[in-house]
Amino acid sequence: MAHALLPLKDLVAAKTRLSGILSASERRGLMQAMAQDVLAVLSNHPGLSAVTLVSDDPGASLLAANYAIEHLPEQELAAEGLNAVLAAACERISPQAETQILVLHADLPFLQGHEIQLALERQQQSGGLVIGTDCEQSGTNLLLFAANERPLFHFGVDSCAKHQDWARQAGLPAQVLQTSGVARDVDQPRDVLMLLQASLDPNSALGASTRAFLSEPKLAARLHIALADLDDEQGSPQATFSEDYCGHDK
Ligand SMILES: Nc1nc2c(ncn2[C@@H]2O[C@H](COP(=O)(O)OP(=O)(O)OP(=O)(O)O)[C@@H](O)[C@H]2O)c(=O)[nH]1
Ligand SMILES: O=C(O)[C@H](O)COP(=O)(O)O
Repeated sequence: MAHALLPLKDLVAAKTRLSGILSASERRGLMQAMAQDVLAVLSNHPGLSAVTLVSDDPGASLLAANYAIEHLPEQELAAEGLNAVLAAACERISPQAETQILVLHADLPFLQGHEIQLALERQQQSGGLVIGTDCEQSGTNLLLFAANERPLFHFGVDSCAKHQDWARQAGLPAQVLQTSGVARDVDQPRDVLMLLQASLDPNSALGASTRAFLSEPKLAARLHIALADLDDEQGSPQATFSEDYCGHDK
């Protein structure tokens, strides 16, 4: 069984790269909706023995209570920055040596339970690190390892390569997985365009909370206008942002 850690930045500071198209309260609302979609998947997952929300956001304890998961306030960890916070959180949850630890980002509104299952199985089969990467294969949106083989976390720029390097140096195997929900994080305006397009498709895997957030008519109308230029620059949106534009779930 695995213990999942979901780090969540204070929502007033979240998604700064979207400040050109979303106000501060909209960024907060979007981040909260995405976190709810991720928690809906994690809190019901049979492969997870526990889920801990690691956050100092003022709403974090209520959010955790709503999904019947644990809340670990970041200020109790005396650590700064995502990598140090996660290392301290791993110490604090003190799992058994053989327990798997799953670190997952909260900005993954397309996440589905079978992607978590696939990662858990791969780690059980091969040991070492499982790295769930993004569409560019540069970042790490999911990281899975045995509690007694905790890596030095390298979240940040080029983290996929850095986590692979760490495993190589530690003499452990590393597998890179690119599944469609884990790969599609929401960082840039073009990712919001992808969300808007998915929200119009009733068959898309987009989570219910993010879908509801984007259905607010005034917000949707404004975003469509703000993103129209981007859409033109990207060429055919269907080709670039279709539901399965990256990731293989098998
Ligand atoms: N608890 C905690 N979570 C963090 C911290 N930094 C990032 N995160 C979380 O880690 C994941 C990836 O975050 P980033 O993409 O680095 O930051 P972001 O707020 O999503 O976006 P930007 O502000 O645009 O960089 C998200 O789930 C964040 O909420 C931190 O210092 N503490
Ligand atoms: O390690 C990484 O790639 C980053 O922490 C991922 O975060 P982002 O892609 O959401 O910025």
